[in-house]
Amino acid sequence: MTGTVKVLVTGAAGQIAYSLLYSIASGNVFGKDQPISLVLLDITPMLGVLEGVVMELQDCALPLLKEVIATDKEEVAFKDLDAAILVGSMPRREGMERKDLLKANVRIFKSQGAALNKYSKKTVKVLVVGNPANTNCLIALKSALTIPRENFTCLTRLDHNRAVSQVAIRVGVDSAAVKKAIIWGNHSSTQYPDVHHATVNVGGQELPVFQAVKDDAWLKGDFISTVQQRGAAVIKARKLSSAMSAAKAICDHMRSFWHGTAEGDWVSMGVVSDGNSYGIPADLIYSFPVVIKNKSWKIVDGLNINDFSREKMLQTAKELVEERDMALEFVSESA
Ligand SMILES: NC(=O)C1=CN([C@@H]2O[C@H](COP(=O)(O)OP(=O)(O)OC[C@H]3O[C@@H](n4cnc5c(N)ncnc54)[C@H](O)[C@@H]3O)[C@@H](O)[C@H]2O)C=CC1
Ligand SMILES: O=C([O-])CC(=O)C(=O)O
Repeated sequence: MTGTVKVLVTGAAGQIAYSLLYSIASGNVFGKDQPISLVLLDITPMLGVLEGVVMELQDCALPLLKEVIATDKEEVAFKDLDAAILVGSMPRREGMERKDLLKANVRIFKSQGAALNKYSKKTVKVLVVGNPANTNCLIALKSALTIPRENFTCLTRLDHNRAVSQVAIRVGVDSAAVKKAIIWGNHSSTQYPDVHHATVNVGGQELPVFQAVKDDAWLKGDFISTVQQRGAAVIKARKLSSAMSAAKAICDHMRSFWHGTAEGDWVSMGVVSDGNSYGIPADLIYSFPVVIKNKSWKIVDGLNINDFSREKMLQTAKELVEERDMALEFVSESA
């Protein structure tokens, strides 16, 4: 369909997708006048549920939604895509470590990377959400050698939003007042939420977060662990992983990727680490602060990194190197 953006959501019968699809189909992500063709992929046993999701999308009577394709076949799902939001995977349950998921999920992302390579547009923008998101994204990228590495990203915007919100609540301002938070590294408990460069607008005055919060011990302690552990805390409380907030963050991420970042701010995104200036090893999907223009991201360079931050940035990189090496072993075993 000319002029239509073709968007795939995998795991489309799952709980994140249920919170996500309306926003995409109603124009909240790709634009209020952008027609959408929505492709929904899930596994065969979920096709019945998917049928219900399709019915509901139809019943929303959304003028921008030109087409809905529901399928369990990769060759149908990945055809001619402009954007791929890869949510489908095995979710973490209470007590499970993210690494436990690696083996099962590597297989899925290897196959979907190959399908992107074979069937999608070379310009396709890919967002991996399914955990472990960074490493799943790297596996997909490595299975899609004809698509630029820069087109592959993973979701750390939820962590970014959590960090912004914790600071806003602490200072007593709304979340739009907080700018330039950073999530470094892995979307896991080793991630480093960093507000050394962040500012908060208090009564019209732009203050460094450390000055506005006036509690360094909290910013270097409980603030960091609260953001790092937030996913696990939600699972403990809900017995299900974050879905509403994950869907909101997916929309924020894709909207930034599509339309660019706001002047004077940046966003956190898991992107390929090749050529970064922060001493993070290459060939990882690592979360950095990025600015985006014309659908191209650029890592924000030249930030002053103190010893406290550097140690945490390297620690989460080390975990990603271990995850990558383990995942590549699983990939070669399954080859
Ligand atoms: N990066 C992030 O910030 C976040 C990531 N997540 C992750 O997102 C993923 C999805 O979470 P939920 O929607 O809550 O899980 P869910 O279990 O409700 O839904 C997952 C769906 O994926 C489907 N699926 C499984 N294998 C598939 C395949 N090969 N192809 C297509 N679909 C497939 C399942 O059948 C199910 O319908 C999980 O891995 C979760 O850990 C969740 C929250 C935040
Ligand atoms: O840990 C999980 O599976 C859910 C998740 O990623 C999050 O809420 O950040």
